[in-house]
Amino acid sequence: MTEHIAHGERREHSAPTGRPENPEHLVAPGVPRDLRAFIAGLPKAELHVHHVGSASPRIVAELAARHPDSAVPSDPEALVDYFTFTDFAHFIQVYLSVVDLIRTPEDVRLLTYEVARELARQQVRYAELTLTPFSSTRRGIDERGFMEAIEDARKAAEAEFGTVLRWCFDIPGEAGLEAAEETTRLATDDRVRPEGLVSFGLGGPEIGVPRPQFKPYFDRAIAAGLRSVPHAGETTGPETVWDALTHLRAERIGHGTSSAQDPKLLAHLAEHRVPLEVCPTSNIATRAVRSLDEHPIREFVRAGVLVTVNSDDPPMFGTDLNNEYAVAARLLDLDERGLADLAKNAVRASFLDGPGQARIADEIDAYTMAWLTR
Ligand SMILES: Nc1ncnc2c1ncn2[C@@H]1O[C@H](CCC(=O)c2cccc(C(=O)O)c2)[C@@H](O)[C@H]1O
Ligand SMILES: [Zn+2]
Repeated sequence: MTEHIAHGERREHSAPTGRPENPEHLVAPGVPRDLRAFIAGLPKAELHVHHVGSASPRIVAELAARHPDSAVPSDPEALVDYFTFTDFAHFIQVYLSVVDLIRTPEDVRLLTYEVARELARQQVRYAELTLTPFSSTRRGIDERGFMEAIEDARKAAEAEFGTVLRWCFDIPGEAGLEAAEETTRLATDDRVRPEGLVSFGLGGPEIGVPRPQFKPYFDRAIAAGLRSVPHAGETTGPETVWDALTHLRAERIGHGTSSAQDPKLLAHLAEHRVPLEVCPTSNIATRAVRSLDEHPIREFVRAGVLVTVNSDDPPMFGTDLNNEYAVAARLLDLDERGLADLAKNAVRASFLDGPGQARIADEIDAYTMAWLTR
């Protein structure tokens, strides 16, 4: 895996190398049905999941049918092939074709509400959802309409499903400093920024998109009270993670996969309690990591890093958060208590306040105790 990530530059733009592991095969084999049932009912927090990347096949198909000029198939079965990626660059290309389907504030509201419903089904009590408002405003969605749509869905989801949503606005780094400026404005202008916004991120390809150039934008976002959560070390080496820590003052790292190549970095993350938002299946689906068995999650845990498990773009990767917990159970050899600790890591790493964190942690403990003494 180390070597694989070290050659991220080639991977990100590599020629198609054939069909990747079928998503069917990504479902953690060998995880007992009973443990899966435990995971399904376990109260959880999701810290790294993208708004558009969470659109279910049904929603994508519905939007594609509404917009027949799009290349996105409107048949949910054809979507499985469409969501099979040859490399990271291909993934981003497909991702943007789905972004193109979201054209009105009503599309935004529907998507957000349906994402919350799916999170609630998986017993997610709290989620920080990453949105890329620049991608919507540049496609002509009115900024106020966008903010009203997400806030309306957030409030409805909390009232109807009991799932608390908070927002992370991310800069699509490859779209350049214009995107950085617009994202920062939308995140810091009191007249437009939504009430549920808690953090500021940076996503998209890493190659050719050095992190330090975004420092002034992160400085402004942090000064406005937002927390820093850039992607780093997903498709490039550990120096990108150092850059995110040093220049962007990252409080958590999105992915951070290549940190495993640098023992000093692992020690730093552990000592300073900087959590990693690990998304195992995503890393296989985008071909950032060759196979689940080569995923460095074990090395992170061994080094004492606070590991959280997340789903990134679940329907696009043929997974969901419950499946990511099953994958983690297999890779880390976790039982119910281990899974409960993993769920509590996410609560601890979240931007919920103390009482909010304590409420979910207590619920996790009560659920686990009831399960083990049933
Ligand atoms: N695994 C992931 N790792 C990283 N990012 C991920 C991942 N999953 C989803 N994303 C999302 O992809 C977006 C990328 C968008 C982008 O690059 C771009 C470039 C040029 C123009 C435009 C446009 O909108 O016109 C957009 C990111 O902002 C992020 O939110
Ligand atoms: Zn991501």
